[in-house]
Amino acid sequence: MGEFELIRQFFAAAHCAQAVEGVALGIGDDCALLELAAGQQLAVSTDTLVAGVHFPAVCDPSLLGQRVLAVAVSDLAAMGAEAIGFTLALTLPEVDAQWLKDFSDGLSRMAHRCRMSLIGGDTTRGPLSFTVTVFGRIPAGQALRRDGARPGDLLCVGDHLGDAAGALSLVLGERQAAQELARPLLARYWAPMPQSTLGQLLRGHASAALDISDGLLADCGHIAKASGVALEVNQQQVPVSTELQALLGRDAALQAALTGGDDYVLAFTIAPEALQRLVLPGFIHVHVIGRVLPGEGVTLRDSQGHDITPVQRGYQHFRETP
Ligand SMILES: Nc1ncnc2c1ncn2[C@@H]1O[C@H](COP(=O)(O)OP(=O)(O)O)[C@@H](O)[C@H]1O
Ligand SMILES: Cc1ncc(C[n+]2csc(CCOP(=O)(O)OP(=O)(O)O)c2C)c(N)n1
Ligand SMILES: [Mg+2]
Repeated sequence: MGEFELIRQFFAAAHCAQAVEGVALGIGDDCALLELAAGQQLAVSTDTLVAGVHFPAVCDPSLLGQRVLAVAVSDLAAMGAEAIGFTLALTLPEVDAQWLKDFSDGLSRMAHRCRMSLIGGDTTRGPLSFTVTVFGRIPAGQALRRDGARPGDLLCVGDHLGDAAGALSLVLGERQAAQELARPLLARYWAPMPQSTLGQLLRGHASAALDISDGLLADCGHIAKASGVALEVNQQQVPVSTELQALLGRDAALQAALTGGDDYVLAFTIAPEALQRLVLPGFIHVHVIGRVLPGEGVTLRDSQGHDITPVQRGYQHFRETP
């Protein structure tokens, strides 16, 4: 099978390539064309996933299809954008029709859940990797940026943390667990659900937001830096699932939640009154884990208020070894 038959069969003709609202022209021409209404801004983000770095080289292709798209859509959620479409640049070592069919099915499943459409891409031969670029719409001026946190705001997260980092040892076969424990944790690694509804509800209320990919403490550092403030995280308020605690024990579960990454959960800052306006009517369910202070950097505190900030705060490509 050649390059163009591969594109047609597994991508252009796939369920995920059906046009959705906002796509004027999809796969097939030199560019796709997107439609934006007056008063909307286009949100764009790109993510590369490399075999052996972001996912194991040997894995279930349909799960991989889900994950590749979900982690990219999470960036749209973090800005409060509504998803429109995505491109997929695919590098494959060889053509395996069954593998591609399963990958495309997983991709289509996640595209359907995220209500977005595959609008183009590129296909090349080489070591297995994927680059997904996502496009979304936001009412002009309402994007949730990283630079608006103010002293007095609360720091919140949209779900419990650390499950995917805990699942990694199961994914890599370094640890075994009973089905009922493994299943929910593995789901958080293979199919993280972008918190798009939460992101859109936070527009006009949250002062800053991002999605946690590298680790809570590392990513909070981006808000602190962009906003010119300090963030304080209270360890005992950081939510961890019962499954993660059963797998790793409380201490290692907390470490996974604080620095493990791969969460694709929103972290945001918000004034206390603005949070009450969303929480009291039941519009959102979130966890308050800390607060914004004057100063700089991220500090982790134990229940006595001691500074227990770890040196290693999250994942970094090209980290310099001491
Ligand atoms: N090679 C690059 N060229 C230009 N911009 C880049 C490059 N790599 C990353 N960026 C930008 O740097 C910022 C931080 O990147 P990153 O940490 O990957 O964001 P995220 O965690 O949201 O995916 C983003 O605005 C991203 O678009
Ligand atoms: C097989 C495997 N090993 C390790 C990890 C852990 N891991 C790899 S990259 C990464 C951080 C997120 O990736 P990055 O490319 O920094 O995403 P971005 O912040 O740009 O969205 C993590 C936690 C993984 N997901 N899979
Ligand atoms: Mg990146």
